[in-house]
Amino acid sequence: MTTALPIPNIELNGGTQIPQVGLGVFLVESGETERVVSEALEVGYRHIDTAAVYGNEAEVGAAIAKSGIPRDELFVTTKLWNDRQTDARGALEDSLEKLGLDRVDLYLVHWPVPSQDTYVSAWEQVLDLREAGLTSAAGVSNHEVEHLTRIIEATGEFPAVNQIELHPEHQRQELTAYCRANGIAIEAWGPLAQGKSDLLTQPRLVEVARAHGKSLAQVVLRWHIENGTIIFPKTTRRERMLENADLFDFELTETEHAFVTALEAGRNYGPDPREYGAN
Ligand SMILES: NC(=O)C1=CN([C@@H]2O[C@H](COP(=O)(O)OP(=O)(O)OC[C@H]3O[C@@H](n4cnc5c(N)ncnc54)[C@H](OP(=O)(O)O)[C@@H]3O)[C@@H](O)[C@H]2O)C=CC1
Ligand SMILES: O=C(O)C(=O)[C@@H](O)[C@H](O)C(=O)CO
Repeated sequence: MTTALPIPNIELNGGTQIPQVGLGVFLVESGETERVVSEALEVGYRHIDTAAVYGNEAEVGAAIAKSGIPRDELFVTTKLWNDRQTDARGALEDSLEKLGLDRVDLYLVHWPVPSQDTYVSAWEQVLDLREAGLTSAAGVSNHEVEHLTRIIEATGEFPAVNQIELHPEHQRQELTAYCRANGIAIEAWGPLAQGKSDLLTQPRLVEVARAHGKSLAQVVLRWHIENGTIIFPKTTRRERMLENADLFDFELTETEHAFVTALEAGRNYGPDPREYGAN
């Protein structure tokens, strides 16, 4: 068995500990995911973020089974897809079977899909699944303040996390402030803007990266870490797995951190959660 990378944990509001850096496997193809997750576990990752809709839970599970890493040293997140919001137990049982696990560490309602108007019930069911021990922590993804307010008012229960599109070009000030004020940990999806922007060629970041002997991606990921955000950048390349976790031996100066913050552009690359899933 391999040694875990030196990645700090963050404590979620129910007491569950989550490694602040993990590996995301969205768009890692069938036939490649097992190799990618095996390599990530081999180099020392212990946190994997997948979802039923990614179609690769079985390969994630195969990699976990072959790794020999004790279950309590791993952190596995999966997500309830939109078309199963009225059958969360069945959906999680299907995911667990594919993953080869008897519980996940974190289960998320993937999108609110307001047009379906079943996300409050989905949240209630995910809370029941936590009570039943099928997930250690319960959270949501892509929930705006209006969706969070509604599920919290309905149940009195705060999600452990909200997983949202978040990167220097899209910083979501109002939403992140709401989450922080309510003890909801923030997970950034697309922490590198999904490789769709010119973020990693920004001249100002080139200077910052050079000053620390780090890559531009590391500067952006370090900025997330300093904001207290949980990240799981996706990569299929072993050298980038190491690069993306090698964030804890340097600090951005206040000015450098502010350079990254100044890249806010109100630019999202994913769908609008108020609309996504609408027919
Ligand atoms: N809840 C939700 O709705 C969503 C959740 N997610 C989750 O978040 C995870 C991360 O987000 P994701 O959308 O994958 O986008 P990321 O911001 O993680 O970007 C991934 C892209 O960046 C490239 N990349 C990775 N590391 C580096 C590096 N060091 N230098 C340069 N390029 C790099 C990858 O290429 P390569 O593979 O070639 O290295 C890939 O093209 C997902 O995998 C998934 O788990 C994602 C989207 C939506
Ligand atoms: O990756 C995810 O977790 C997502 O929910 C989205 O990327 C979504 O599935 C999508 O593909 C939007 O275009």
